[in-house]
Parts: sequence; structure tokens; C-alpha cells
Amino acid sequence: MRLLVDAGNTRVKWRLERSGSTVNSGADRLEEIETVPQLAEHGDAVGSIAVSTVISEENRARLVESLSRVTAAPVRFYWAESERSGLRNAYADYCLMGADRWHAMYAAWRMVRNGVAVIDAGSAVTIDYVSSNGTHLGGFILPGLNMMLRSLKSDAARIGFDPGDVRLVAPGTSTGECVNHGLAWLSSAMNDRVADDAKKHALAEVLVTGGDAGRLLDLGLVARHVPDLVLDGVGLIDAEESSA
Ligand SMILES: Nc1ncnc2c1ncn2[C@@H]1O[C@H](COP(=O)(O)OP(=O)(O)O)[C@@H](O)[C@H]1O
Ligand SMILES: CC(C)(COP(=O)(O)O)[C@@H](O)C(=O)NCCC(=O)O
Ligand SMILES: [K+]
Repeated sequence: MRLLVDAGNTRVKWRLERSGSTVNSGADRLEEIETVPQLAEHGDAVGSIAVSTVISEENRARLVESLSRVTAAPVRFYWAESERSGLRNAYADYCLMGADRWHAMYAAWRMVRNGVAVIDAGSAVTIDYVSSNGTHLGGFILPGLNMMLRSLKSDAARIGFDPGDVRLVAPGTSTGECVNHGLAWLSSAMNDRVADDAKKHALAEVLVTGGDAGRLLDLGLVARHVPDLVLDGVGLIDAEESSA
């Protein structure tokens, strides 16, 4: 059995696979990984672990420690690359790109084999554009929903509000509505910008992944929802590297 892991800044997404089929999957906080029953149950059967991560080195060591309590299987980390199967990274210093972006982009490229926009709506929101010939045209990094809510709460003395429905875009008539609707309005503007850019760069498809993907779709994003694009990408690369 193979364990795929996407350790982001909020949650660790994982998937257990046997002969390419999913046996189990989940999304848990880093501190919880070593006690996830479904992982413990299959620990002995896991033969290898492939990880994509953007967490700090300190937390990466914690992750390795937690995984070692679940299984004795070796852990292999995969990072951003300059090129793979016709997909070419736009970063001059590709090592500085978040591994999750590269792995999501790679899965998208292999899935679409055409111009594609990839939105990963996680702790941060990343948007990357790949042209029809596999050239990464570049991307954007924006604060994610919870990050924006936290900064409004902590950096402005008189913005008091409770989390509300961040799917309504009507002008607000209370602090809470102004904040929640404001962020919905911002997300909806982002959706429109991606659609404009997709047209401008002749991208055939928009793919969206990440914990906040559903909210963007509810706000009208025109995209295909691929729930675990990062896991898909690191899984493909791990298979290629293991058979090389
Ligand atoms: N059960 C959940 N726990 C935490 N965040 C969630 C959950 N469901 C949806 N979200 C949203 O997903 C975002 C985190 O997405 P995720 O893809 O897990 O991020 P990351 O890859 O950065 O860890 C949060 O900012 C939040 O908006
Ligand atoms: C932008 C990110 C924080 C997104 O990670 P996430 O919020 O999904 O956990 C991550 O891809 C990252 O740390 N990137 C490094 C900088 C870069 O990609 O240029
Ligand atoms: K992510």
C-alpha cells in the first residue's frame, strides 16, 4: 500500500492507495496525524510514503515523527522542479515555489494536456496558469479566507464580528455583514479575473482544489472541482520516480 500526503499550513491531507485505488483518505491537523484510526489500522501494510509539503522545517520534522509512529515505511519528499513531462516552471529559482503548487499544476497538466488555470484555495490561495504547450505563465499568491478574517480581527481595533456566510455579495449593513460580504465580494471578483485571464491566455480549462474550493464554486467560479489535485500530482511523480 502507498500513502500520499499533502501537508499544508492548515491541514494534512492523506490518501491510502492499494494498486492505484483509494482505500481511505482524510484531512487532519498535523497534531492529530499519529492518532488517526484509519492510518493506524493500515500502518503495517504501508510500503512507501510520498509527501508534498509547504510547512516549516520544524513542523516537517514533527510530521516525520508522527508518520514513524503510524508506519515503518520510508518517507520520500517531493519538491518543485524546473520541468517534468513537458510542463516547464516559470520560476527562475524553482526551488522557491511551494511544492503543492507544482504538484497541483503537474496533475492538472497531465489531466488536461492543454492550457489550464489551477486554483488552490487553501490557507493561502494560489492561482497558476499553464499554456497549451506546457509553459507555466506564472501565478498569484493571495491570502486565504481564514487568513483575511484573522487579519481584520487582529489588526483593526474596532472591527468586531462573528464568522458568517461568506457567500453573499450584497452591500453589508453591519460590521459582520460588511466583513463577510466584503470577502465574498473579493472572492467573486477574483473568480471573474480568472475567467478573464483564461480567455486572454486561451486556457482551455480552470481546475479548482483546496478546502475553500466549494465556496468559490458557490460564488460562481466556472471551474472543474478536483478535490485532491496536490495528492494526485505527487502520486503521479512518485510513480514515475519509483519506476525510473
Ligand atoms: N474542516 C475544515 N477545517 C479547516 N479548514 C477548512 C475546513 N473545511 C474547509 N476549510 C477551508 O479550507 C481552508 C484550508 O484548506 P486546505 O486545502 O486544507 O489548506 P492547506 O492546504 O493550506 O492546509 C481553510 O482556510 C478554510 O477556509
Ligand atoms: C503559497 C503557499 C503558502 C500555499 O500553501 P497553503 O496555503 O495551501 O498551505 C505555498 O505554496 C508556499 O509556501 N509557497 C512558497 C512560495 C511560492 O510558491 O512562491
Ligand atoms: K495546499
